[in-house]
Amino acid sequence: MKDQSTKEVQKLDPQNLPSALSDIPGLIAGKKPAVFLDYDGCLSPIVKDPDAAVLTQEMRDTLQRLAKVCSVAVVSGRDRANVEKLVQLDNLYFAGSHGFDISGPGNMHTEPGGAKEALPALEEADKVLKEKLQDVEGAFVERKRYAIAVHYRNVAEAKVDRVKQVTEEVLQQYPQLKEGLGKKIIELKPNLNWHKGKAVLWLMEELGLNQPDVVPLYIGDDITDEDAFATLQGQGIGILVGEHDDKTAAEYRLEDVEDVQAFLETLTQTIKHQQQHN
Ligand SMILES: O=P(O)(O)OC[C@H]1O[C@H](O[C@H]2O[C@H](CO)[C@@H](O)[C@H](O)[C@H]2O)[C@H](O)[C@@H](O)[C@@H]1O
Repeated sequence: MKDQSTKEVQKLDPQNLPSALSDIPGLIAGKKPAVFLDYDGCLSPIVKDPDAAVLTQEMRDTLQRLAKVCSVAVVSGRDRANVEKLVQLDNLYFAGSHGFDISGPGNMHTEPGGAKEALPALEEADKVLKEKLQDVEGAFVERKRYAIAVHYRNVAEAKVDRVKQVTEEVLQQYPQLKEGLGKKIIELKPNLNWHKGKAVLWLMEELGLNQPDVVPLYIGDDITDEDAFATLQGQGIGILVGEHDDKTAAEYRLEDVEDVQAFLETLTQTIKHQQQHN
């Protein structure tokens, strides 16, 4: 699977996308899927406190069943160790910090994307942000290995601009870092050409999934998932969960986390059926 970063990406209004639930066998067209999943807003609903976004046992069981019939990876903006702990399944692959930190079965652990040099800047920026935002009620600075999320979901409307301004000022001080946007967060990420889409391509290559009979499928809900949708356009299947503030490069949609679970369950059955009839 090629990196087609120069290709023209088509973006649509999420409301105009067909449901991914309507014809799952038709969607995968006899191929074996490799499934890439975002965490927040996809496997677990968006909640006020990031620590409260726990995976239900039902969703864990669904993922476990799926991972028995195809490769499954969680590709998250969260810290890799944090999302591993939330999911608690050792037969899945995990890409944390938006793909800069990857682990998987058999003690696989690697940090593609070359972000190590950004660590001192992340270290400093984290301290400065925590110091400057300590008096803003509800603001939360979440350090991940290769990113910092400044959360303002629980900040009073009148104070949100201050959080954004402080974050922008800190970002200006560190050319090693760049801005990323998400649901009620501003992120500071290594200023490198690496993202969730590149992590998906990396995993496809590493896992030997670049085969004509394998179709990559990416499900996510946020702006950072757009990199993966854009990367897979024309080569795989992008599925947007709910919507965010912009148009999307995904080709299908699911309404919410419940729909994601229903989709994954039917997908597992479809793959099993295919395997029995091949
Ligand atoms: O790529 P993801 O796995 O979706 O991670 C994106 C960010 O998710 C978390 O923040 C989001 O979810 C929180 C819990 O529902 C919510 O409170 C917050 O407003 C959302 O932005 C996580 O805390 C971030 O580190 C991730 O980057």
